[in-house]
Amino acid sequence: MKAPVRVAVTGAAGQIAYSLIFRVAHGDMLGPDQPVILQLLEIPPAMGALNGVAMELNDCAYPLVAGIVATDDANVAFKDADYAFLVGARPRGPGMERSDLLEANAKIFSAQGKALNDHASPQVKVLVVGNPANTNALITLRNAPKLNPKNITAMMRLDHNRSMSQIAEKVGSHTTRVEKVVVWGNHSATQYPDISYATVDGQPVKEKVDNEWYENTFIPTVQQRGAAIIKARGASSAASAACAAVDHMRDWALGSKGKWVSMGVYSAGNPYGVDENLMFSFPITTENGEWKIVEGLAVSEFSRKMIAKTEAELVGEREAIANLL
Ligand SMILES: NC(=O)c1ccc[n+]([C@@H]2O[C@H](COP(=O)([O-])OP(=O)(O)OC[C@H]3O[C@@H](n4cnc5c(N)ncnc54)[C@H](O)[C@@H]3O)[C@@H](O)[C@H]2O)c1
Ligand SMILES: O=C(O)C[C@H](O)C(=O)O
Repeated sequence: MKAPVRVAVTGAAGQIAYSLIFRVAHGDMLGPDQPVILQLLEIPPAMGALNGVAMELNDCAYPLVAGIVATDDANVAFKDADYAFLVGARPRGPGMERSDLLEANAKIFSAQGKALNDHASPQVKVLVVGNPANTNALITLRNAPKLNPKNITAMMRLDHNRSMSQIAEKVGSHTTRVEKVVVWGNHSATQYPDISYATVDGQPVKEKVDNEWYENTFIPTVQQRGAAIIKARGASSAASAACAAVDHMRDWALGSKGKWVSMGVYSAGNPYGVDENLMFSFPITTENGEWKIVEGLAVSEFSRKMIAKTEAELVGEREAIANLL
């Protein structure tokens, strides 16, 4: 058995965490030989519910769980953390404008960025899930100057997985046969799910689907999938979001083995001419615990327009919280 690693999860009494923590405890993220110490953060009113989650974790008698910390202090939750899932966020309340939401969350993520900076392992890998995930991740990064900007990421894997599933269904195949899907930009309705390079069994997807379906069905379906789940379930996606979070961290830590994934990453030095101070989703491969943007892709006129639109939205979000950066 390896030495345990510390995995911090915020929003740990929430819906996503109720799936995520148990998947991590089971070994789905780092494998069946990697013990974990779970460091769970909540706000004071949710500590009762969090203690219930901790009781259930104990009752699972997981072989890989080497410790559980349940706390409402971010400094404790992030202490020596090797991995941090920032899931907890302020949901949009009645009468709240998008800018109010951005600002409320900016305060949470600046405090958590500082706590990560001061207490986490210097190599901590951070995944921001709480919405607006990309801008929350940018705030986290700006408040954690001791951390390598490459170690802070935003979750786009749910959008990536949704894209793979829509393609597999359309062409009558399986997601395991779909490769080289890209989702560019923001985790929002402006995201650009791109099939320009995608293949099924090595054959271009573009040869198997018509452009009308691509532009008028596929793109809006993926962009609006979060809203469709909320409408159907009466609550936002939770198990699939947890699944995507596990996929993101697993591939980052253990390597994507040549496969392309989509991750929201710091855009400094990106090869596609996107504003250099955003958390932006690109085509990515991962190896030896590091991510790399796939370079040299030909970008069509249509793609350029779609990328510019989601980039403009992220620039606007950054401007809305500029006073907190
Ligand atoms: N990036 C993505 O793909 C994606 C997908 C689905 C959901 N989300 C977002 O993930 C977030 C969590 O979703 P959920 O369904 O688990 O929500 P939820 O409301 O069930 O749980 C959120 C939890 O966070 C806690 N929390 C709030 N502020 C906190 C803070 N400062 N520190 C620690 N904990 C805090 C709350 O008490 C609550 O228990 C939401 O913002 C949601 O929009 C993102
Ligand atoms: O919570 C939401 O607004 C939707 C969520 O981000 C999702 O993509 O399912």
